[in-house]
Amino acid sequence: MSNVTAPAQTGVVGKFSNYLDERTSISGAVKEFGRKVFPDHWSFLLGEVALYSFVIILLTGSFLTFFFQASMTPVNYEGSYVPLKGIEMSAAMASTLDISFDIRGGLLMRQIHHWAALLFVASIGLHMLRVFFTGAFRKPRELNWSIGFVLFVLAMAEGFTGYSLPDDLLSGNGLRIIDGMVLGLPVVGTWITFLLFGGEFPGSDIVGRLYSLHILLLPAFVLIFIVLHLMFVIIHKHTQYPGPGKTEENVVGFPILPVYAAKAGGFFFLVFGVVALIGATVTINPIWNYGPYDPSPVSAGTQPDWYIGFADGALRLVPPHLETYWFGYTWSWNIIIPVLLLVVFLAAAFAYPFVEAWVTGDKREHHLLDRPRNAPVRTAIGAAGVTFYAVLWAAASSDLIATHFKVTMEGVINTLQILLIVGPIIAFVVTKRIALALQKKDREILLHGFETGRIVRLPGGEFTEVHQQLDAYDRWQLVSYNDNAPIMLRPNPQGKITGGMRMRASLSRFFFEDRIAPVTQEEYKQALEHAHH
Ligand code: HEM
Ligand code: HEM
Repeated sequence: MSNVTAPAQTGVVGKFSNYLDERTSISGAVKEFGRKVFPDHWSFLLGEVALYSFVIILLTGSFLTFFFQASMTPVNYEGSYVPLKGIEMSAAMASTLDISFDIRGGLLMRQIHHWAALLFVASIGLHMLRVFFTGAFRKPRELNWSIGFVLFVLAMAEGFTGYSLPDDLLSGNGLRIIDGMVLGLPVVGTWITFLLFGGEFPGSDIVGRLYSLHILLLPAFVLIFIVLHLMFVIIHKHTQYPGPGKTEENVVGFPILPVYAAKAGGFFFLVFGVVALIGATVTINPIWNYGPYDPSPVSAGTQPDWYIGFADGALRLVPPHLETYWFGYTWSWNIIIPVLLLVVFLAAAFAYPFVEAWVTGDKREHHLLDRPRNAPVRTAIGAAGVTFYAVLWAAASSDLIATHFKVTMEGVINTLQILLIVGPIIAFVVTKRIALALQKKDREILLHGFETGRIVRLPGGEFTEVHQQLDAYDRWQLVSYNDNAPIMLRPNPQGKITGGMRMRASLSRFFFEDRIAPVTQEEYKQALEHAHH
């Protein structure tokens, strides 16, 4: 520790910072943190959008808690929305109507809260895709992928519990589906829903319980995990796209203080402004049009919020009446299969970084991102996953697709069932081919330059097109990537080849058999010599 005091600062800000520093020694940490460099790329804004929408959600959500009543006690609505006057509904719904019509600024807060929630999950989803397609999850960031993944699941849980709070028709329909799904779980299902709903659906407890989850437990976990997530971003340093001067060992960008902090601060207000504008002008969840929950209509044309669509779609695509009666219990495969499908899909996304690390056997640290084309199989797997998700998502609107386009419901469902299996396969094959073709193109450009369209006649009479070589700046991006080749199956020190080793070798072949080898120094030199002749 040093006893030398910093030169006394004048001015209010200076004096205040001296006061703070003398009592906390915080200046060292601020200096250290402020010098951190953050690279610049639009796709790195997605994580920031997620962060800022969470702040907006916290602010508006706190406002809503002042007025919302998490109670299912029946009341007769007496607020100022005339068409519902005198109608029986829960205190939760009545208070949400009050927030919308009788509390100053209430509707705006509700709408901003809801729009920010949609943006929150959307930005997380896109952020996750950015991290996936660029290979940012590779060592040392696998753990941060796992933390992020927990955030993704927590965000969906937050959204679902929030959506259920107003206790209107849409809330009830959503909860009814959850009730049905839990009931369909063998052996334990009935007991779990009784526990959850405090008796038979809908009971009188669920809104209160969801409320504790929504405003206390889940946000606390989200907050803890976001802090952990960002700590890891700082510890690992941010990745960067390949480009001039960028290597696995450095980070090229702006220091956090003052440049990045100013940019990020400005960006927060931009995000807040856009969400506030949408919240102020575009209606969302007008519960007064739906009324209180009523189980009688066959289809209310209701839709969950977008991020729950894939789960709803999975339920719709499974053939109905798939049931067996075993050991005195009904096994509802039409529920168990979609639930398993979703669990496996999410588990696969969670585990992907670890599987890829095992297949490649790559123990190096990676701070340079992959261009998606340079990892064709990963990119293709991502495209297959996105297609699978998209088909499930479309299935959540199967009834609306049928009524909108005047086609039969069975036709829509059957088409989507086929697409769910065939779509990802086609997406995989096509994406992999495109990625390999792009790699070939890069190779060609690197070795032979661009075609200029300028034809010259050589002294011998021969016509030839002049090619323009890349400058060093552009070349950097094309050559700076790591390549993987299939691993060879070699006996272990005991002289054995185990089943695990075989599986790893065949997965490695699946990943890297079709590959365009990067241009070697030798090839490049030859190409240059050739060009000079
Ligand atoms: C509440 C949700 C989340 C927030 C607020 C958040 C925020 C951030 C921020 C601000 C960054 C740095 C800037 C950037 O690269 O965009 C970042 C990086 C990262 N995030 Fe997230 N994130 C969230 C969810 C996720 C999810 C769902 C995943 C993956 C499953 C994930 C994985 C990562 C990884 C691996 C990095 C490091 C990327 C790199 O250095 O290139 N995050 N996150
Ligand atoms: C990531 C976190 C969150 C998400 C995704 C989320 C999402 C939602 C959604 C979609 C609704 C239904 C809104 C509507 O009526 O149209 C809702 C309601 C509500 N949320 Fe949140 N929320 C989150 C965090 C919070 C937090 C932290 C609080 C409190 C501090 C909060 C307080 C409330 C309250 C009181 C309601 C009921 C009032 C109403 O429905 O208008 N929320 N939330």
